[in-house]
Amino acid sequence: MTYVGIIGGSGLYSIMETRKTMDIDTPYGKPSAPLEIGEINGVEVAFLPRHGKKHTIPPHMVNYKANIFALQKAGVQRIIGLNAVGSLKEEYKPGDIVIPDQFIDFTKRRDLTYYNGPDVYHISMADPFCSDISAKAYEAGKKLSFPVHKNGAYICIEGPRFSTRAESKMFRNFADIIGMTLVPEINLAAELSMCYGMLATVTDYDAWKDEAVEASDVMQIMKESEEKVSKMLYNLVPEINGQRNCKCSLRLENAKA
Ligand SMILES: CSC[C@H]1O[C@H](OP(=O)(O)O)[C@H](O)[C@@H]1O
Ligand SMILES: Nc1ncnc2[nH]cnc12
Repeated sequence: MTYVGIIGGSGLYSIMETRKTMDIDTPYGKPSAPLEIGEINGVEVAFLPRHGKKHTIPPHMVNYKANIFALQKAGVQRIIGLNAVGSLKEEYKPGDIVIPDQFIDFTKRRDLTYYNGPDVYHISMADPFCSDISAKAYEAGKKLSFPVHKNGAYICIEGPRFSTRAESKMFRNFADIIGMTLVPEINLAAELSMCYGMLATVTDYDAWKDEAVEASDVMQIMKESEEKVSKMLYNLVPEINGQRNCKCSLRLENAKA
């Protein structure tokens, strides 16, 4: 059985009616929660809330290795990550959806690879996101007339604290949006030749603009955006079901040293 996998972030702990749950164990431990299996617009989906069902797992403590491994073990080949992000650019406004195409890793102490030897792999991450999921996610948003941005660089910080104003101003030179969870989620998916695409909801202007971001504001905006994300998923999920035509399944070819 293959499912489309959806990883829910802050404020998104369930997205559909659950038909059954799958309690999966992995060589890396347990995922953040049992997988919830259900249907979105006629397609089988496996859902996993990365912070746990009750948001008890902070970004630096998420067992990303177990989460991605569990999804693959369940038969998932394509992952849609749902994320709350701060904006580093005036034109990416709170409530907007961004489909990022690049990332910068500013994390410091995460367990970020399945390959610790003796098999040594260096995967190419020049184009980290699945081009197919991203293109279709953008189309899904456009069709609904949502404020959706086609591209953007996501800078991933270690957290759990938010950035200082100086950090935020520096990050503005390199990235468009900021969060704490994309890395190593995306790296690990790539190492297992899985597709990864993201629907990022802008919740705030981080610290560079004027107000300082607060977690409660992020949660509030995510609550208000839930319907938008659900409608996008309803249109997107059937579009990415079936045979993969992207390059993600080839990630490990030529990657072995
Ligand atoms: C609750 S504010 C900070 C929190 O929100 C984002 O979560 P996610 O990426 O899982 O949607 C950010 O990365 C932090 O974990
Ligand atoms: N400003 C911000 N910084 C880091 N993670 C976030 N998630 C939502 N807003 C954020």
